[in-house]
Amino acid sequence: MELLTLAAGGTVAGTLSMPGSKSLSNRALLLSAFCAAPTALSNVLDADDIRHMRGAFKALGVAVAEQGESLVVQGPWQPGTPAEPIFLGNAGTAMRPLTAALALTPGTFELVGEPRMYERPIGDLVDALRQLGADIGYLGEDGYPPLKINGKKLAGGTLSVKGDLSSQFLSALLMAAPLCEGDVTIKVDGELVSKPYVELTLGLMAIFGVTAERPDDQTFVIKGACQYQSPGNYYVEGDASSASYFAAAGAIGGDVTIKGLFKGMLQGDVDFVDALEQMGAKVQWGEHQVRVQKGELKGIDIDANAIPDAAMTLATTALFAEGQTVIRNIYNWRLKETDRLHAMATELKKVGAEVEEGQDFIKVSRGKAIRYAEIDTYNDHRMAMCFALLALGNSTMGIRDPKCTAKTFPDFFARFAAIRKGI
Ligand SMILES: O=C(O)C1=C[C@@H](OP(=O)(O)O)[C@@H](O)[C@H](O)C1
Ligand SMILES: C=C(OP(=O)(O)O)C(=O)O
Repeated sequence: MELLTLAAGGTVAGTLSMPGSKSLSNRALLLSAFCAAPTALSNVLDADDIRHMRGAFKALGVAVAEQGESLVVQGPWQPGTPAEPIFLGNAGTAMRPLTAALALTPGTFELVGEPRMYERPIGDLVDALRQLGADIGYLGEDGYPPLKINGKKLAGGTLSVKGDLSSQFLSALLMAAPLCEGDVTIKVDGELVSKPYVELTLGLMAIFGVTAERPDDQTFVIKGACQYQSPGNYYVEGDASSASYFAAAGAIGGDVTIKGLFKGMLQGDVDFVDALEQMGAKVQWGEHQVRVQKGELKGIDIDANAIPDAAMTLATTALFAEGQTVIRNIYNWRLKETDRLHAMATELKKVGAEVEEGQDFIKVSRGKAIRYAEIDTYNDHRMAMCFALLALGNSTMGIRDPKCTAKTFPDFFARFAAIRKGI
């Protein structure tokens, strides 16, 4: 297995913008495909998760043309039945929305993926779609992909969905609901996690002309008459979760400005910067950028349910802080690219940190000093990226399988190297 050795120390300085948001790229591709008129998407992320959505489009016969820096998606949504199963890797933002969309589209579809995808639950989404009359079968273990979908036009109606494992189920239902002939009323059964991703979904749907009514906190109504309308052009915001590594690098070791990261953007992970500020980083917001500078960092106690991806970055930033950092309400870290709570705890211990792994929390203190380790990354892009930060301390750091960042950030290590000075 490839091992990347990162030199120790130095400072960080630079101004950079992020590649397009993964969450918005995959949603914008899908919503564009639902529109009758073409949509030119710019700053679309070029990474594995998006390649899987584009691969699905190819298999389904949805036309995407590269025009200069833009991708032009041509609806209307009339996919053909693909000859082969559709391979979606480990992309939750492809698997969950396509399950809902294809269940409401005439045709026969098989959705398959990497082995880890078959351990990531989808039963709550399938149960919700079945309430509308969808015909979805499990090809492996009940509740998990791979799936066989006998898609058909459905009338709509009222359904309930559980959102305590992943918000992607509700997002998938919201985006696909306009494919039904009549009104769709979605009731969230119990707790909803990762809430800002649902706001992101609704925000993007509104840009594509569909507004959900929200009679109460747990209910969403999509009128059957609502049709997606192409905005013509749409620019994908820079990825706020990817920005977390660079913002943290600024907080730990210098001075970093991230263009395109601003309060009020669609992505909730922008709030990660507030957590860094709470830890002691110096933060200055500009109109469309943020500057993060080194401060005397101290541990914080944070409920990170709203920022599950960027919160991983806090766990490694904690090793540069005085005192303990507690990250709470993150049970669903266990259901993502790997069991992230266990992986994080295991690897932090290898570098000498004091760690307590709870069922839904992690407590981290730096211990005596950060020491060299070969970090296992568990085919999880975020494990590789947040452990890269540890090289900003006094010890070199080994990152195994660094190319796993291809899921969302193929050139992460080159971009990270470019802001490091004096090493
Ligand atoms: O809807 C989305 O784009 C996402 C929602 C989150 O997942 P959960 O809702 O499963 O926490 C997040 O971790 C994932 O990277 C992207
Ligand atoms: C959880 C993640 O991915 P997915 O979209 O596959 O859920 C992630 O990118 O951290």
